[in-house]
Amino acid sequence: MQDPITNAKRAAGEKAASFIRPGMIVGLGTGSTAYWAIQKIGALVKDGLDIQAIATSEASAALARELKIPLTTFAETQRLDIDIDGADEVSENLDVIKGGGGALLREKIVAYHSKQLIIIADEHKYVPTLGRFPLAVEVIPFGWEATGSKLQSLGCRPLLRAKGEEIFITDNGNYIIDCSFGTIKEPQLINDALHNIPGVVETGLFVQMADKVVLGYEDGTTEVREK
Ligand SMILES: O=C[C@H](O)[C@H](O)[C@H](O)COP(=O)(O)O
Repeated sequence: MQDPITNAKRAAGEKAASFIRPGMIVGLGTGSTAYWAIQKIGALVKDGLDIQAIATSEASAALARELKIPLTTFAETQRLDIDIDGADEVSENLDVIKGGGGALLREKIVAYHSKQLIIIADEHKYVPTLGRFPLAVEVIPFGWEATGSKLQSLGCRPLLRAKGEEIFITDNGNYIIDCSFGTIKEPQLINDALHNIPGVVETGLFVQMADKVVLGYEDGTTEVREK
C-alpha cells in the first residue's frame, strides 16, 4: 500500500504520460513525481510505444536507460514535442518553482525547447502565491559569495545548498543558492532581476512556461489545469 502523497504523485505522473503520442520526442523531468511519469513511459515503451526522450538530469537518464526508453540528444534534435516535469510549487496562474532537486538548468533548457510543458504535482504543491518554497538559483562557483550577497539585496535569505558536509554540485558543475523570498508576487520581475546578476546561470522560476498542470490527489484522482 502506497502512502497518500506517493499515490498523488503517481496519479499525476501516469496521467501526464497519457498525453504522449507515437513518434514524439519527450522530455523526461527529474524528481520523485517525474519518477512515476518515467516509469509509466517505460511501461508504454515496453508495450511498443515508439518515442525518443531527452532527460533533464543524469539521474533521469539512468532511470530511462534502466527502463530501455530510447534517449536522444540536442545534437540530433532541437525540438521536443512534450516535456513532463515535476514542481516544488505551482501557483493558480500556472507559474512554477522548480529546482528542489537541483536539476533546474537542464529542466529549463528542455522545457524551453518543448512545444508543450506538462507540470505534474501533488495537490499540496498548489499555492495561491509562489515563494514559500525556497527558490533555487544555479550559480557559477567562481565568486559565489559575492553573487549570494547580491541575491540578498533582492529581498531574499540566500543559503548555499549543501549535501551533508559538502557543497551540493549540480550536473553542470555549478552551485545552488536557495533563496527564501517568503512571497514572490511578481515572478517575472524577480526572474529578470536574478538574471541580471553576473554569475547567475538560471533560476527555478518557470514563469508562464507550463501549458498544462496535472494535479494528483491523495485518493488517486487527477485534475488537469490549462492556460
Ligand atoms: O530539481 C528538481 C526538479 O525541479 C523537481 O522536478 C522538483 O524539485 C520536484 O521534485 P519532486 O517531484 O521530487 O517533489
